Amino acid sequence: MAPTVERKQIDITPLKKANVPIIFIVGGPGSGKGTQCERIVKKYGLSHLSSGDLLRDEVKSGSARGGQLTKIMEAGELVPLEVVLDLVKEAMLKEVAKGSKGFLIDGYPREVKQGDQFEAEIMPARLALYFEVAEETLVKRCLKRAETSGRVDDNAETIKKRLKTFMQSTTPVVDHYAKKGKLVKINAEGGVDEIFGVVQQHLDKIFK
Ligand SMILES: Nc1ncnc2c1ncn2[C@H]1C[C@H](O)[C@@H](COP(=O)(O)OP(=O)(O)O)O1
Ligand SMILES: [Mg+2]
Repeated sequence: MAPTVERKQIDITPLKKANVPIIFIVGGPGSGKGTQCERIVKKYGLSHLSSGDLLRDEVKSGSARGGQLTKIMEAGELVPLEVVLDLVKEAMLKEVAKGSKGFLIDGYPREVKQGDQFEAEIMPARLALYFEVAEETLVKRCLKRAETSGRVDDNAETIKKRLKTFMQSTTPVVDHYAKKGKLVKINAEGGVDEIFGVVQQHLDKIFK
């Protein structure tokens, strides 16, 4: 059986004090989340945190927690929601210490429960930006990215699995934020500039 991962006591007072806007970035694999976040960071100077990157970095760091995570992933089990949340909190605290103006939380939440837990333990998100793209386009973009990314999960077989997981778990997430009136759904089939144009219309209202 995979080991459990200990949770840390994390004091998030500085994060609450900073009280900067938090934006969840939601969309299927290959929907262009990373690409748009890069553009947003350039224009608005927000802090971009990708939960996938934080997990990969923790594993690479060689910490005890990273070792426990490796074992869980090797056992094919899901990393506990709380551990991802701890990594996100720690990364947010570091950014706040540097004077962050706001956060893009990329690829998160993956499940309704994860988003609720984030909002309960940290603070409510201002918006959830959802990049909506047809399944066919997602596959095409992931396969194209596979040519250069070196990511082990960018291959036809894994992409199909990730898409299925996305459809099952993220569709309820999208509905959840729509009900709360926080969802901004963006048609992300077009070109990068065109999509960023729409993104700016929404972010300009929050970040002058
Ligand atoms: N609007 C767009 N049109 C065409 N290709 C795009 C695109 N936005 C991103 N891409 C490309 C860049 C990558 O090779 C691939 C996946 O983009 P990404 O930003 O890494 O997606 P994500 O982070 O949502 O998985 O698609
Ligand atoms: Mg990405």
